[in-house]
Amino acid sequence: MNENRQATPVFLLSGFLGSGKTTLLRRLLDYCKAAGLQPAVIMNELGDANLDGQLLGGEVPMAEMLSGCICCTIRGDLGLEIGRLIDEHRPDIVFIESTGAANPMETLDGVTDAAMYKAIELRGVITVVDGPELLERGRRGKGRTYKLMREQIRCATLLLLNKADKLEPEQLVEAQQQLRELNAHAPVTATVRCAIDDWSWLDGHAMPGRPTRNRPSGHDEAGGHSHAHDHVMVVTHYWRRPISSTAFEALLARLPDEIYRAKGIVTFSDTPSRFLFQYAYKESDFIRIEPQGQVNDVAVFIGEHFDKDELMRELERLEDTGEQA
Ligand SMILES: Nc1nc2c(ncn2[C@@H]2O[C@H](COP(=O)(O)OP(=O)(O)OP(=O)(O)O)[C@@H](O)[C@H]2O)c(=O)[nH]1
Repeated sequence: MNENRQATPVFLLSGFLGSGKTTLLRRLLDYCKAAGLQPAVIMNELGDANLDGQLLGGEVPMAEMLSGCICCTIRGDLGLEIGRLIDEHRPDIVFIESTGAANPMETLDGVTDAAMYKAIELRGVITVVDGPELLERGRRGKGRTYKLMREQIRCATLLLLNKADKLEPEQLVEAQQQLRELNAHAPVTATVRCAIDDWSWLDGHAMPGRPTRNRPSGHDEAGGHSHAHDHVMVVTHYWRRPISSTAFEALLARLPDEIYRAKGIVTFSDTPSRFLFQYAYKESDFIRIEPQGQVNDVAVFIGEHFDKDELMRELERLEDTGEQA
């Protein structure tokens, strides 16, 4: 039912226009090259010329999603695009550089779609913050741009406070404090041109500032995975067997408020069909499907500060009872 291949790690690069995402991507690709990892990149730009893509040269497999923002117009396609890249190039690691205008929560949602087609694992959201711009916007304190910037900061699992060379020492402290207030969980690293010393977390080591995790690859062959960070969290569970539909509906009905989104594909033990399920803010919805080609049975949960171990236990319990039914 599910592919046995190890889950491909995916990193989302977020940050406002001109903050330094492309600079970061270049460094990430350099690290991969030195470490012998084959990366693949998904980029999108507003407008129809991908200038950043041309800067990266032709060596790295890359999907460009032009003329639109990943998060709104072509969200569904993002999942397919990731799947296609993995099939064609079998990368060790995938980076998604979203346009500076993208709402990262929406992009995250698109990334989770891909988990239905491919064993992937969203490993982190790296937000590049333009230090001077943050202070400037913070001073003005309102507007859609500032709101978007705050959302990009809120959902990060690693924050790069970039353009530190353009900040006075007291400004640096002020910017760090602002980041802390917006996101108390992600480690903050002040950078000049996104230079950080230690990239080893890309290889499956813990993110900077995080305790080392017990699973070296971050992947658990039993079919479950939960994330190392506790702010915005994504739990991906690949089902090992059919489950009871009533028990699953009951589980969705009692999900805590902190889990605001779930979706996936399930096979029920008590109905002879597979279903696509969607859950958002207490409403759930099931659609009978007959997938073409290989599709994984998977459930993805997105939320903030929820008890992922408890959720994993519930999911496993569900599978055990499904077998008896
Ligand atoms: N002074 C200074 N300039 C920087 C730093 N990091 C990046 N830049 C410059 O800022 C500009 C934007 O950097 P990019 O990496 O292209 O930023 P981006 O986020 O990819 O930009 P978009 O593609 O427009 O979203 C470039 O001219 C960089 O050279 C930094 O730490 N300090």
